[in-house]
Amino acid sequence: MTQVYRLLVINPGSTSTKIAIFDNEKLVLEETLRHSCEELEKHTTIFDQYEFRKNIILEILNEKGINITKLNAVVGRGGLLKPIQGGTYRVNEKMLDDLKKGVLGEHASNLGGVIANEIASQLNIPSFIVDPVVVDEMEDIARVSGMPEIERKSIFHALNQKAVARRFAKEKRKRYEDINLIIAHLGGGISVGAHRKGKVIDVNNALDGEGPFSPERSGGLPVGDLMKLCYSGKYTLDEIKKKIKGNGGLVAYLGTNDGRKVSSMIEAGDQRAKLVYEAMAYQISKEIGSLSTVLEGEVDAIILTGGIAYDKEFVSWIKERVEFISEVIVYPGEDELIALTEGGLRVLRGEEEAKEYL
Ligand SMILES: Nc1ncnc2c1ncn2[C@@H]1O[C@H](COP(=O)(O)OP(=O)(O)OP(=O)(O)O)[C@@H](O)[C@H]1O
Ligand SMILES: CCCC(=O)O
Repeated sequence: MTQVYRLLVINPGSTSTKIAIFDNEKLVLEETLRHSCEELEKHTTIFDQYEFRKNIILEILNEKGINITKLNAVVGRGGLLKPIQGGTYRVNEKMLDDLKKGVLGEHASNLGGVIANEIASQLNIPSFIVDPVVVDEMEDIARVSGMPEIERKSIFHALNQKAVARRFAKEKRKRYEDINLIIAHLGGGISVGAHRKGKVIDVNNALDGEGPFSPERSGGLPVGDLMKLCYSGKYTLDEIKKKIKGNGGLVAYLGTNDGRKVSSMIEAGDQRAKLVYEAMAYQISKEIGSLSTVLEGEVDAIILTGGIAYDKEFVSWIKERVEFISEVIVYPGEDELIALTEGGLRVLRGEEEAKEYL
């Protein structure tokens, strides 16, 4: 008889915590726990939210009649750790320490490993993280920025990009390790990665002013003008940071981070909204085009994923510009909960060894 593993998976986002219970690949329960600004503002740092988020996860599981003593493992979305290879990592002391300290900064996903560990350790079961945002498989040539003091970094939607890459490979009956893909995750942040034979050899740092602008982020900017703005005396460091991440992109131009609202504005005849939204598609297409040179033109498919990939018109703007490079596949939304589950299952089933964070 096939062994059934029951997993709790936890994906903390900036305004919500998504959780699910899986019996092997079968979804048993999925909940999105939304957190109001008032609830979150009570905590000084993102890390301080950990007790609050853990408690509401346990409360909802209890309410839904889930007996957590039957769990075999807990898997959390990993955070801003030191750069690491893709895969499933056992949560260890070093990782917890780095997540708590925020070695590479604060991000809601820093809470994934910490909460997973807290719940799992009480039950004497293992806890893991899978493909955190710091997965770094970049080639050395991609790290060179043009200024020796600054090295390009790999920070992106690794979990979803890797998940849709594996999904595509499976559908085509190929191995992820045998194909080349360009994947654009179109969410609140936007990352576009070149996947060569199972490794993301180049990708824009989606958290820190690289690549296309996005619903909430400015993306790459003309450096000279940015410098002048920084030294203009008009803004504090925190204000500039917020203009780049949080209040950049669609928020800055159109006052909303919601692609659906922008579509409605366009339908109502708003020409500025049309220009800005099309410009976002244009910048994404340029990024895809530039990565096609990284893969020397050998691109098995271009995949568009994330929330904005639900928008058919937006997708058609990108398709028109990049279809000459390769077939364009659209997987709207994200496969993150199942991706966390599959990462945990590969280890529990002995198909992959859990990596150690050092
Ligand atoms: N049907 C739709 N049409 C247009 N935009 C949409 C649609 N559905 C979702 N979106 C947009 O997708 C974006 C959010 O995408 P997603 O849910 O992938 O991001 P997130 O999880 O909040 O952030 P990230 O993916 O960067 O971690 C928002 O701008 C949202 O308005
Ligand atoms: C950089 C990946 C995650 C995010 O957009 O916050």
